[in-house]
Amino acid sequence: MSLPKAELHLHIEGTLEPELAFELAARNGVTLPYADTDALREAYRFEDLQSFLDLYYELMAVLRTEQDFADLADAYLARAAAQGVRHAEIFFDPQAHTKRGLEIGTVVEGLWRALGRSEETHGVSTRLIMCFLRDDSAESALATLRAAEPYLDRITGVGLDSAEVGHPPVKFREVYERAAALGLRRVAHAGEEGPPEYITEALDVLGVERVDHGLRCLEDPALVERLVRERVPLTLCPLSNVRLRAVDTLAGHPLPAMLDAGLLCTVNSDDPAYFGGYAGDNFDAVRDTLGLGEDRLRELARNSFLASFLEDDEERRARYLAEVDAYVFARSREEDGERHPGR
Ligand SMILES: Nc1ncnc2[nH]cnc12
Ligand SMILES: [Zn+2]
Repeated sequence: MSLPKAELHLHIEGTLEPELAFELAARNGVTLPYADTDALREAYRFEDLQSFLDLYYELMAVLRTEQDFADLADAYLARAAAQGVRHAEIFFDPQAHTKRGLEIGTVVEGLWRALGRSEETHGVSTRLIMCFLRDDSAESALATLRAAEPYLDRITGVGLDSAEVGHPPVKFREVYERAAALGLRRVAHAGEEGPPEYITEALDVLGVERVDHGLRCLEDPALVERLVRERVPLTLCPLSNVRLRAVDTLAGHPLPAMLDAGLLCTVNSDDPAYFGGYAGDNFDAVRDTLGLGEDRLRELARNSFLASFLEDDEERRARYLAEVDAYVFARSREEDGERHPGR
């Protein structure tokens, strides 16, 4: 769906399509333990978050040079633009690369080659958010923030991702305090597989401005009430939730109930190469399977811009919101593609 939207929950490493993985493997002399792209796609059957993370980290071995990261980001931005993404706030996992011997500068500068000219090449404005791996130590997160200091002109904020259960937000209190002191925005994954208490902790201890996923807030009515009252954005990822079995079926996804409750929901793709769809595909899925009408879809698109870190460019935010308001919904997907060539 080419409805203009911001993507706020997107791991750049999760956009590594099998074809690009094999291309980079060949370029870098890396052998993948899969015969071909079909065999690799066959491995995309996940039991839970951890079974996905195992493959996600394994495939990162093909990313070695600045150009690899630039190619990865360029490929994502082209796909995102084709699905109506006008602004993307992109996560990356520096520790997943530095523990393989890469310099953080290789990752940031490589991504920046694509992001720095994304408005001209793809018509997509961008921000970069550096995530700490919550199943690594707090010390490692602090060292990563220190290593990132020379690149902070390229980095808007910090996030928290990887295996959630057993790694509560409080573990990262100090590094989030430092990030705040450095002027960085703060978000964190919470309530994907972890309990609602992790969402509360992310808000109260880490001072996050958005909650990534936040699905399990529904188990705590007082927390839902608070999230509504404080207008805390949730970056939901419906296709991801199905693939990682956070919900049983897409038809049973609580997004409609969450919108009815007044939560500030956004729809995003998480790791689109692994979960069967980019941002527009997630919008298509919630329209087709959850029966969300045009008003709700427009609300989700508006929310994405309202929840984005565009405070330094309110003029642009207003322009994007006007694009949402002016959008005319196509009658069919085919027509949608035809009416917005290249978007
Ligand atoms: N959905 C997800 N949850 C936690 N960590 C992740 N890293 C990449 N995708 C993730
Ligand atoms: Zn995520």
